[in-house]
Amino acid sequence: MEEVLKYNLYDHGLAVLTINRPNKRNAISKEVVSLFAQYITELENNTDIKLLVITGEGQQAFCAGGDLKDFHGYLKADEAFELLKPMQEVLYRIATLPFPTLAWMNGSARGGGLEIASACDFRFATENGDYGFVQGNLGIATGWGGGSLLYRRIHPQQAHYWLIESGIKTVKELKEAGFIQQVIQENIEPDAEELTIFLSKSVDQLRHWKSQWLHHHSMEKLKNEMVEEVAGCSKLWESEAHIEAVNRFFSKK
Ligand SMILES: CC[C@@H](C(=O)O)C(=O)SCCNC(=O)CCNC(=O)[C@H](O)C(C)(C)COP(=O)(O)OP(=O)(O)OC[C@H]1O[C@@H](n2cnc3c(N)ncnc32)[C@H](O)[C@@H]1OP(=O)(O)O
Repeated sequence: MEEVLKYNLYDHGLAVLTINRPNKRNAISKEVVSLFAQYITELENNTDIKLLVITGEGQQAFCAGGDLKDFHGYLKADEAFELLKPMQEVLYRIATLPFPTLAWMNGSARGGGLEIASACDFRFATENGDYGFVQGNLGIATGWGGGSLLYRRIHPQQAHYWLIESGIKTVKELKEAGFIQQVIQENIEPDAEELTIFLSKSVDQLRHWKSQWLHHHSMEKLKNEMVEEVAGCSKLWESEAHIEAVNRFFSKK
């Protein structure tokens, strides 16, 4: 049986992580979180990597966020914190990898799916998808530290608005906000040919630019902000509004 997170290393220093739960719109289960942590350790120790791409299997979704079945339950704030923290750590480690990272958004994304995208340095997205930080409609807020990352990816004023608005965006809106760098066509794979902008540069060049980028974003401060964000979301987790919203999602069919 194929793993729920596939890890592939290609020539030219390209590494690809593919979330492989297309029937659940690539929602992040606890098993996916644990594999992310394991593969990131391998990536951190590989000095030949030039670029990490994170994508989703299939064409329907990049990632539907946290698996609302696997992650849910009538949890108290401290239990919710323990549940959310491991993925926050994964996102911080992705954001601080010593080489560039790219979210190849092969379809729609919601909630934590956009937090994963925000952890990457760059985002490419397909025209056919739609995208939303919808946590606000679920009685919670970003639970993996993705809000703090979003503030570093687009204009902070816009980030603040997007998080409260909790709306669904088109690829055009993402591009206008500067959240994505390129619109990609459906069915195109993130291979070496598509990624020559990055892979034509040397390992040393790419790692130099990444180090400059990390310096600019003061990552120690980011870490504390992300942990506070998880704690804030954990408090909201036990609210009636959240429990009702999750039940609504699963009873809508
Ligand atoms: C927990 C962390 C928190 C955070 O920190 O941010 C979050 O991420 S909260 C989760 C936020 N995500 C959502 O609210 C998205 C919920 N999903 C959707 O809105 C839609 O599924 C979609 C992504 C817009 C795709 O719509 P569509 O193509 O019509 O698919 P279906 O809705 O029919 O779903 C197919 C299948 O997948 C299951 N599914 C989808 N999303 C999730 C999810 N987040 N968790 C668990 N399961 C999910 C859905 O239940 C269907 O399953 P089956 O009924 O078994 O076919």
